[in-house]
Amino acid sequence: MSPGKDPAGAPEFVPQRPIVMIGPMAVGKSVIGAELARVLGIDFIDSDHKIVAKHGPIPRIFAAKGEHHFRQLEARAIADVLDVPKPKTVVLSLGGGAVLDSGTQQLLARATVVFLSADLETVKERITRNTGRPLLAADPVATWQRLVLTRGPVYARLADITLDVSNSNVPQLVERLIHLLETESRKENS
Ligand SMILES: Nc1ncnc2c1ncn2[C@@H]1O[C@H](COP(=O)(O)OP(=O)(O)O)[C@@H](O)[C@H]1O
Ligand SMILES: O=C(O)C1=C[C@@H](OP(=O)(O)O)[C@@H](O)[C@H](O)C1
Ligand SMILES: [Mg+2]
Repeated sequence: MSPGKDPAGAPEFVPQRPIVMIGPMAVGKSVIGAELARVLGIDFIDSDHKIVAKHGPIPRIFAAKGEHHFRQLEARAIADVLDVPKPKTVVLSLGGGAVLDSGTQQLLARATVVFLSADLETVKERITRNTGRPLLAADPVATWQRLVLTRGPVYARLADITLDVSNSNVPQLVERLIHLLETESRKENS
């Protein structure tokens, strides 16, 4: 039986707070977050998807209005979900740089924060094809490594749960993550 499911297939683990996925580009925040939400039977929100739906493709936003403007849209998209009196128990996947905003950092105290970590080997092929990530347009491997070095301590400080995504497929990672979320939830409630 999968974790988080009872024999009838309904989720057994019921999250009490939003679950927020953070971590470097291409570690799987969007796909693992979406699958986690599907298995738990709760809504999935991706801050990048919200921005694209409203303002168009991310590379175009960077090119036309700059990274600073993108960061403002990003912080607003996240605040729409978390800066409300009773945040919904959704899975929210952030873009890799969203945690640099101090307002977002404060809002993450209202959520269970999952840091997905990976080594370079795991993401190398993913970041060297063109994936619409403007920050990786030139020298993606060196840039990814530099950003991991500078952002890594921020991810680690904000995380309630850290999951290494290397060498596992998405269903395996979701299964492992639900076990970790159950343990974390017991801690939060004790
Ligand atoms: N565990 C995994 N195994 C295989 N491919 C994966 C895994 N996690 C993510 N991917 C693939 O890697 C790419 C980046 O995933 P994505 O969820 O967009 O990352 P992020 O949101 O962290 O930038 C996608 O093509 C996705 O399908
Ligand atoms: O790390 C970053 O600064 C960024 C990560 C991207 O999201 P993913 O981490 O989902 O690729 C996206 O928000 C944008 O290209 C900037
Ligand atoms: Mg993503």
